[in-house]
Amino acid sequence: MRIELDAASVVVPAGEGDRVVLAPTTLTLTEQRVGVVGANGSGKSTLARLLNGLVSPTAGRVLVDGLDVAREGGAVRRRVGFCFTDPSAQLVMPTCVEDVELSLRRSERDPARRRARALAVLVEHGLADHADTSVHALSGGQKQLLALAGVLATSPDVLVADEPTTLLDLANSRRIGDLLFSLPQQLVLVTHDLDLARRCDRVLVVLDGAVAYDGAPDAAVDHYVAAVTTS
Ligand SMILES: Nc1ncnc2c1ncn2[C@@H]1O[C@H](COP(=O)(O)OP(=O)(O)OP(=O)(O)O)[C@@H](O)[C@H]1O
Repeated sequence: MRIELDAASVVVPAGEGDRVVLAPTTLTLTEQRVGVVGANGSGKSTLARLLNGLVSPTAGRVLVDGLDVAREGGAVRRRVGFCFTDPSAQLVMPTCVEDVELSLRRSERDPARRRARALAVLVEHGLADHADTSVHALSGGQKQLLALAGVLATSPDVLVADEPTTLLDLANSRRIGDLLFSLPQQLVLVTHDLDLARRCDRVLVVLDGAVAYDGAPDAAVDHYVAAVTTS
């Protein structure tokens, strides 16, 4: 999948003037795994959200497989799944199986077949015993797994994951990380975990609302560490 930002910028009203959250950014992402690292508040989530239309560019364009995200948001969102840092933002149904069924509502109209597919998704992700469990009763790691399972059930071509391991302990963080890197889908991964970033094919370093470095993972991480150390 080809993701293109063409002078895409995000500016928000702030007090008496405007605030540039993301300076005009031009890049093309075709690698299977793209990491995005950077300081808190630097604009990483904004960049990630541009990719499936959760945020619209103030100027410029974002294209996914040639589709303009601003004009063809629905078609883009069918190709680009988004996973939030906090899975609670995405788990909206009472039980786990119902939550996955919600993800499948468009692709499987028949309720019995939808239930069967949702149960299969839970089995695939090691959540079979939790089909009827309240989503609120899950651990943090299980919630993140369920949120990811729900997005993946829609078979997106691209998964954008915004700090999916940030709220997790070491074991769950490794589990989710391994799952992400085992996916056949193209992955855009916003992360503070520099080990995960190093596993990507290409890494963008976002600093102060702009892509400050774009290149091979080790060099990008070194650039980020040096920038933080000297600031
Ligand atoms: N709609 C908005 N209105 C006002 N400010 C915004 C808006 N969207 C983002 N910002 C601000 O822009 C900056 C960048 O936000 P963003 O969430 O993209 O950062 P981030 O790099 O993902 O940070 P973190 O690592 O803390 O999640 C932040 O200071 C944020 O408060």
